[in-house]
Amino acid sequence: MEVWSGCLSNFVLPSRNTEMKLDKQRSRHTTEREFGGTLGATCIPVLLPLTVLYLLSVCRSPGASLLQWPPPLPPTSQLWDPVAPMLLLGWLALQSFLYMLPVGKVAEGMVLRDGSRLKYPINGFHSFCISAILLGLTLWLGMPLGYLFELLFPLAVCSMGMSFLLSLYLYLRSFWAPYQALSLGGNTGNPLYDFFMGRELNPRIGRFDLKYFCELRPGLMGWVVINLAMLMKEVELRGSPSFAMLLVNVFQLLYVMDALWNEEAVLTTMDIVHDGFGFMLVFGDMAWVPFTYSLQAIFLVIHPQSLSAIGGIAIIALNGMGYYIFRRSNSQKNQFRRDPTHPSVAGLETIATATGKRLLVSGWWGLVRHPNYLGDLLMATAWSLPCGVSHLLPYFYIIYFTVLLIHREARDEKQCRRKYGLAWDTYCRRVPYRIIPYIY
Ligand SMILES: NC(=O)C1=CN([C@@H]2O[C@H](COP(=O)(O)OP(=O)(O)OC[C@H]3O[C@@H](n4cnc5c(N)ncnc54)[C@H](OP(=O)(O)O)[C@@H]3O)[C@@H](O)[C@H]2O)C=CC1
Ligand SMILES: CC(C)CCC[C@@H](C)[C@H]1CC=C2C3=C(CC[C@@]21C)[C@@]1(C)CC[C@H](O)C(C)(C)[C@@H]1CC3
Repeated sequence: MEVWSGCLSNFVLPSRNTEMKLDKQRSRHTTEREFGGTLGATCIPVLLPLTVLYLLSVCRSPGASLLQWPPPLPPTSQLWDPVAPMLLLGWLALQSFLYMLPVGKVAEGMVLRDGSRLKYPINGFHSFCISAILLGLTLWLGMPLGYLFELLFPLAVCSMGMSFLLSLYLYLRSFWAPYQALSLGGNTGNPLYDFFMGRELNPRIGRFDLKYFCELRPGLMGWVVINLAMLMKEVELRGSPSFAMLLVNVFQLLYVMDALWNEEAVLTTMDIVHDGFGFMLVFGDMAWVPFTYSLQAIFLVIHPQSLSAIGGIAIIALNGMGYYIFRRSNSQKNQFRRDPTHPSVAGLETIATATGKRLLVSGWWGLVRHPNYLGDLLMATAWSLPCGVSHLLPYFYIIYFTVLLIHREARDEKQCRRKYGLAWDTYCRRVPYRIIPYIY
């Protein structure tokens, strides 16, 4: 369809009206399915919450074995605590308030199908700093942050419940959205699949962009708050934080701060540009990230590890190397997309595409087709190693992340081939490896 309409616009110049009709047809006839189609979209929303509860139970059990029969879930009294929804709603209200503050610059997103561009506040890092000050103040006033360890199950249950409610709201409101506002991928007419993938591309309440807000703020910042709470719990139990816990906290804090510092770059990611806002992203942002990305810190509370200075230095070096590759490659592409004449990228070799955009074939993007994924995977390894090698559970993140990135790479590849046609094939021939040089 894309190729067909691309060719069309090369030969005739359709009026705005014709274009809109074509687009309407296109958005009504999306047939391509991802994530295992309807079956995947039916099973994943059931399996994901069970996985979160399973991982939390296993992580807190003495054996912490991923291969063990699931330990019994805690009694209902431990799954529910009225403090949890209050904390969660308070956190969401605070982050929403900070999002709306008129601080920082306003950036424009990518061009939408109707030719318009949405405006986004770039104040994530400000929000992070204000949240950190407020958290510091409450700690100083004696708030027992380590108590979050006891509240993990109720908080996860509330976040998951809220993800379902938000996804349902998003699905229902999408029927009032103009067809141009729908994502091409989540609009098949199958309710289960569309609920999962998300029908609307950029759902907004006034100027509050729900997807952009959820992608970087409550869940991502919630993750570092949970990590810090696990560190405080460790201090409560053992008098001081362990070297392993400090490393996990610092590495992941750096990752989150980096994402917020480079907030504008999120506007060009697949999630914002291409994917609708449905259950997959809502659950990923609000429940999966805070409660599974923090597994290493949770694990260390129950399973303390001793880490030698040499081991620590090697892990720091690995994280540094991963971060360097991740940041430099992401920045190189963002700079190139924003201003290809900038001196830092102007000298790089590129190939032309029929769309007018060029593809980098030297520098980081000449090494492998996703150097940023390579850096991310190296960091993921450095986050797990402080937990020792006696358990598989702290390595869950690497396993999940490898699967996610391989699948994401395949999705991106499909989209790029559709967008760039022959030029993409030329790029793949010039840069044959996807993520790991000479291996994959
Ligand atoms: N921690 C986590 O859970 C997750 C982290 N991530 C991280 O998010 C970051 C963003 O990832 P993601 O959005 O998947 O994809 P990328 O940032 O890799 O962007 C892919 C896009 O880049 C452009 N591109 C690809 N090759 C070239 C080239 N040679 N020259 C110029 N442009 C090119 C294409 O878009 P176009 O040409 O249209 O500009 C393509 O669609 C990554 O660092 C990833 O590791 C991602 C998922 C989960
Ligand atoms: C629940 C499912 C199994 C999978 C859901 C996937 C989501 C958790 C991820 C999809 C893309 C993401 C990104 C980040 C976090 C995880 C999710 C939401 C990201 C915000 C992490 C920080 C990075 O610096 C980034 C580049 C900004 C990431 C963007 C993509």
